[in-house]
Amino acid sequence: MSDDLKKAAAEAALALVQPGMRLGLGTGSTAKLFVDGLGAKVAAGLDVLCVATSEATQAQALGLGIPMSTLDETPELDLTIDGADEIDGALRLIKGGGAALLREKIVAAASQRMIVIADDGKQVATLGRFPLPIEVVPFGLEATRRATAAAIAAAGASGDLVLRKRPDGSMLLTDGGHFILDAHLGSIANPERLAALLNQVPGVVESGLFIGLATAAFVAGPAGVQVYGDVAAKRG
Ligand SMILES: O=C(CO)[C@H](O)[C@H](O)COP(=O)(O)O
Repeated sequence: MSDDLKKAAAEAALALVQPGMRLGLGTGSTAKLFVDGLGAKVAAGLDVLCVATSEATQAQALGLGIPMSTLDETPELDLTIDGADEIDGALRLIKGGGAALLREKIVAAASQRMIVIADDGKQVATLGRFPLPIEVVPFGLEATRRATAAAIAAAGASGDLVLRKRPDGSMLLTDGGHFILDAHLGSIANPERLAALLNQVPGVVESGLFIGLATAAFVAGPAGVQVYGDVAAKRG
Protein backbone atom coordinates (compact mmCIF):
# COMPACT_ATOMS: atom_id res chain seq x y z
CA MET A 1 0.00 0.00 0.00
CA SER A 2 1.29 3.42 -0.87
CA ASP A 3 3.13 5.46 1.71
CA ASP A 4 0.97 8.44 0.69
CA LEU A 5 -2.12 6.92 2.30
CA LYS A 6 -0.20 5.95 5.43
CA LYS A 7 1.21 9.47 5.59
CA ALA A 8 -2.23 11.04 5.21
CA ALA A 9 -3.50 8.99 8.15
CA ALA A 10 -0.41 9.87 10.20
CA GLU A 11 -0.84 13.58 9.47
CA ALA A 12 -4.48 13.48 10.57
CA ALA A 13 -3.32 12.06 13.88
CA LEU A 14 -0.51 14.60 14.23
CA ALA A 15 -3.13 17.36 14.18
CA LEU A 16 -4.48 16.00 17.49
CA VAL A 17 -1.20 16.39 19.35
CA GLN A 18 -1.23 19.24 21.88
CA PRO A 19 1.64 20.70 23.92
CA GLY A 20 2.16 18.88 27.21
CA MET A 21 0.61 15.60 26.05
CA ARG A 22 1.90 12.22 27.17
CA LEU A 23 1.88 10.06 24.05
CA GLY A 24 2.18 6.37 23.25
CA LEU A 25 4.09 5.75 20.05
CA GLY A 26 3.11 2.73 17.96
CA THR A 27 5.18 0.35 15.87
CA GLY A 28 5.20 -0.40 12.14
CA SER A 29 5.53 1.54 8.91
CA THR A 30 2.46 3.74 9.48
CA ALA A 31 3.36 4.57 13.08
CA LYS A 32 6.90 5.30 11.88
CA LEU A 33 5.54 8.07 9.64
CA PHE A 34 3.67 9.52 12.62
CA VAL A 35 6.87 9.48 14.69
CA ASP A 36 8.75 11.18 11.84
CA GLY A 37 6.14 13.96 11.81
CA LEU A 38 6.20 14.23 15.60
CA GLY A 39 9.98 14.55 15.50
CA ALA A 40 9.66 17.51 13.15
CA LYS A 41 7.17 19.16 15.51
CA VAL A 42 9.45 18.55 18.51
CA ALA A 43 12.35 20.07 16.58
CA ALA A 44 10.13 23.11 16.02
CA GLY A 45 9.52 23.44 19.79
CA LEU A 46 6.59 21.14 20.65
CA ASP A 47 6.76 19.87 24.24
CA VAL A 48 5.55 16.25 24.64
CA LEU A 49 6.64 13.18 26.60
CA CYS A 50 6.40 9.79 24.90
CA VAL A 51 6.48 6.06 25.59
CA ALA A 52 7.42 3.66 22.79
CA THR A 53 5.78 0.31 22.02
CA SER A 54 9.00 -1.30 20.76
CA GLU A 55 12.76 -1.01 20.81
CA ALA A 56 12.60 0.00 17.13
CA THR A 57 10.25 2.91 17.83
CA GLN A 58 12.30 3.88 20.89
CA ALA A 59 15.44 4.10 18.74
CA GLN A 60 13.66 6.08 16.02
CA ALA A 61 12.16 8.54 18.52
CA LEU A 62 15.44 9.07 20.38
CA GLY A 63 17.17 9.64 17.05
CA LEU A 64 14.67 12.40 16.31
CA GLY A 65 15.21 14.04 19.70
CA ILE A 66 11.72 13.20 21.02
CA PRO A 67 11.66 13.19 24.85
CA MET A 68 11.09 9.58 25.93
CA SER A 69 9.80 8.08 29.15
CA THR A 70 8.65 4.65 30.36
CA LEU A 71 5.36 3.39 31.76
CA ASP A 72 7.13 3.06 35.11
CA GLU A 73 7.85 6.80 35.18
CA THR A 74 4.73 7.81 33.23
CA PRO A 75 2.07 5.14 33.80
CA GLU A 76 -0.85 7.15 32.39
CA LEU A 77 -0.86 8.43 28.84
CA ASP A 78 -3.22 10.86 27.11
CA LEU A 79 -3.11 9.40 23.62
CA THR A 80 -1.56 6.49 21.77
CA ILE A 81 -1.24 6.52 17.99
CA ASP A 82 -0.60 3.13 16.42
CA GLY A 83 -1.15 1.20 13.21
CA ALA A 84 -3.07 -2.05 12.76
CA ASP A 85 -3.08 -5.10 10.53
CA GLU A 86 -6.88 -5.27 10.39
CA ILE A 87 -9.73 -3.06 11.62
CA ASP A 88 -13.38 -4.07 11.64
CA GLY A 89 -16.52 -1.92 11.89
CA ALA A 90 -16.52 -2.14 15.69
CA LEU A 91 -12.93 -0.83 15.95
CA ARG A 92 -11.72 -4.31 16.87
CA LEU A 93 -8.18 -4.89 15.63
CA ILE A 94 -5.64 -7.49 14.72
CA LYS A 95 -2.17 -6.23 15.59
CA GLY A 96 1.28 -7.74 15.90
CA GLY A 97 2.38 -8.01 12.30
CA GLY A 98 5.48 -6.16 13.49
CA ALA A 99 5.82 -8.46 16.52
CA ALA A 100 5.17 -5.64 19.01
CA LEU A 101 1.66 -6.68 20.13
CA LEU A 102 2.45 -7.14 23.82
CA ARG A 103 3.97 -3.71 24.39
CA GLU A 104 1.42 -2.19 22.02
CA LYS A 105 -1.42 -3.58 24.10
CA ILE A 106 0.12 -2.51 27.42
CA VAL A 107 0.71 1.02 26.13
CA ALA A 108 -2.78 1.24 24.57
CA ALA A 109 -4.36 0.07 27.82
CA ALA A 110 -2.45 2.78 29.73
CA SER A 111 -3.81 5.47 27.39
CA GLN A 112 -7.04 7.41 27.71
CA ARG A 113 -7.36 7.33 23.93
CA MET A 114 -5.93 4.96 21.33
CA ILE A 115 -6.29 6.17 17.77
CA VAL A 116 -5.46 3.84 14.91
CA ILE A 117 -3.86 5.13 11.72
CA ALA A 118 -4.11 2.98 8.62
CA ASP A 119 -4.69 2.82 4.90
CA ASP A 120 -8.05 1.50 3.77
CA GLY A 121 -6.55 -1.88 2.83
CA LYS A 122 -6.67 -2.69 6.54
CA GLN A 123 -10.46 -2.46 6.77
CA VAL A 124 -12.32 -5.76 6.93
CA ALA A 125 -15.90 -6.88 7.52
CA THR A 126 -14.67 -9.85 9.58
CA LEU A 127 -11.29 -10.13 11.32
CA GLY A 128 -9.03 -13.06 10.52
CA ARG A 129 -7.79 -12.85 6.97
CA PHE A 130 -4.51 -11.52 8.43
CA PRO A 131 -2.90 -14.31 10.47
CA LEU A 132 -3.55 -13.64 14.15
CA PRO A 133 -0.28 -13.18 16.08
CA ILE A 134 -0.21 -15.00 19.43
CA GLU A 135 2.79 -14.28 21.66
CA VAL A 136 3.94 -17.31 23.67
CA VAL A 137 6.77 -18.05 26.09
CA PRO A 138 9.47 -20.36 24.69
CA PHE A 139 9.18 -22.82 27.61
CA GLY A 140 6.78 -25.64 26.75
CA LEU A 141 6.21 -24.44 23.21
CA GLU A 142 4.67 -27.65 21.85
CA ALA A 143 2.31 -28.03 24.81
CA THR A 144 1.30 -24.37 24.48
CA ARG A 145 0.80 -24.79 20.74
CA ARG A 146 -1.59 -27.72 21.32
CA ALA A 147 -3.52 -25.86 24.04
CA THR A 148 -3.73 -22.83 21.74
CA ALA A 149 -5.12 -24.97 18.93
CA ALA A 150 -7.73 -26.36 21.34
CA ALA A 151 -8.70 -22.83 22.40
CA ILE A 152 -9.07 -21.81 18.77
CA ALA A 153 -11.28 -24.84 18.09
CA ALA A 154 -13.40 -24.07 21.17
CA ALA A 155 -13.97 -20.59 19.75
CA GLY A 156 -15.29 -22.15 16.55
CA ALA A 157 -12.27 -21.29 14.41
CA SER A 158 -9.59 -23.39 12.77
CA GLY A 159 -6.34 -23.02 10.88
CA ASP A 160 -2.61 -23.61 10.96
CA LEU A 161 -0.45 -22.23 13.74
CA VAL A 162 2.88 -21.19 12.28
CA LEU A 163 5.89 -20.31 14.43
CA ARG A 164 7.17 -16.99 13.13
CA LYS A 165 10.73 -16.89 11.85
CA ARG A 166 12.97 -14.11 10.63
CA PRO A 167 13.69 -13.82 6.90
CA ASP A 168 17.04 -15.60 7.50
CA GLY A 169 15.19 -18.62 8.94
CA SER A 170 16.15 -18.03 12.56
CA MET A 171 13.48 -17.95 15.25
CA LEU A 172 11.84 -14.58 15.75
CA LEU A 173 12.06 -13.31 19.32
CA THR A 174 9.90 -10.40 20.44
CA ASP A 175 11.27 -7.48 22.46
CA GLY A 176 10.08 -9.43 25.51
CA GLY A 177 12.03 -12.55 24.50
CA HIS A 178 8.96 -14.56 23.44
CA PHE A 179 7.95 -16.47 20.30
CA ILE A 180 5.00 -15.69 18.04
CA LEU A 181 2.56 -18.25 16.69
CA ASP A 182 0.66 -16.87 13.68
CA ALA A 183 -2.83 -18.38 13.51
CA HIS A 184 -4.06 -18.62 9.93
CA LEU A 185 -7.78 -18.61 10.64
CA GLY A 186 -9.30 -16.95 7.57
CA SER A 187 -12.15 -15.50 9.62
CA ILE A 188 -12.88 -15.02 13.32
CA ALA A 189 -16.62 -15.17 13.93
CA ASN A 190 -16.40 -14.29 17.64
CA PRO A 191 -13.25 -12.27 18.43
CA GLU A 192 -14.26 -11.65 22.06
CA ARG A 193 -14.65 -15.37 22.76
CA LEU A 194 -11.41 -16.24 20.99
CA ALA A 195 -9.48 -13.54 22.88
CA ALA A 196 -10.90 -14.74 26.21
CA LEU A 197 -10.06 -18.38 25.50
CA LEU A 198 -6.54 -17.59 24.33
CA ASN A 199 -5.91 -15.54 27.46
CA GLN A 200 -6.66 -18.65 29.55
CA VAL A 201 -3.92 -20.75 27.91
CA PRO A 202 -0.86 -21.04 30.16
CA GLY A 203 2.11 -19.97 28.07
CA VAL A 204 0.15 -17.52 25.95
CA VAL A 205 1.34 -14.05 26.87
CA GLU A 206 -1.08 -12.08 24.68
CA SER A 207 -2.98 -12.32 21.44
CA GLY A 208 -3.07 -9.70 18.72
CA LEU A 209 -6.82 -9.22 19.18
CA PHE A 210 -7.31 -5.66 20.43
CA ILE A 211 -10.89 -5.36 21.62
CA GLY A 212 -12.28 -2.28 23.36
CA LEU A 213 -8.94 -0.49 23.15
CA ALA A 214 -9.13 1.65 20.00
CA THR A 215 -11.30 4.72 20.56
CA ALA A 216 -11.14 6.01 16.98
CA ALA A 217 -9.40 5.40 13.66
CA PHE A 218 -8.11 7.56 10.81
CA VAL A 219 -8.33 5.44 7.68
CA ALA A 220 -6.87 6.91 4.51
CA GLY A 221 -8.17 6.02 1.06
CA PRO A 222 -8.19 7.60 -2.39
CA ALA A 223 -11.09 9.87 -1.35
CA GLY A 224 -9.30 11.17 1.75
CA VAL A 225 -9.09 10.32 5.42
CA GLN A 226 -12.22 8.84 7.00
CA VAL A 227 -12.72 9.10 10.75
CA TYR A 228 -14.27 6.17 12.61
CA GLY A 229 -15.35 6.44 16.23
CA ASP A 230 -15.04 9.60 18.31
CA VAL A 231 -11.55 11.15 18.26
CA ALA A 232 -12.27 12.98 21.53
CA ALA A 233 -13.67 9.93 23.36
CA LYS A 234 -11.72 8.60 26.33
CA ARG A 235 -11.89 5.06 27.57
CA GLY A 236 -13.76 4.84 30.86
O1 LIG B 1 0.84 -4.21 15.06
C1 LIG B 1 1.79 -3.72 14.53
C2 LIG B 1 3.19 -4.05 14.92
O2 LIG B 1 3.22 -5.06 15.88
C3 LIG B 1 1.64 -2.73 13.42
O3 LIG B 1 0.89 -1.66 13.90
C4 LIG B 1 0.91 -3.37 12.30
O4 LIG B 1 1.65 -4.52 11.90
C5 LIG B 1 0.71 -2.44 11.12
O5 LIG B 1 1.96 -2.15 10.56
P1 LIG B 1 2.10 -1.29 9.25
O6 LIG B 1 1.72 0.11 9.60
O7 LIG B 1 3.54 -1.43 8.86
O8 LIG B 1 1.17 -1.89 8.21
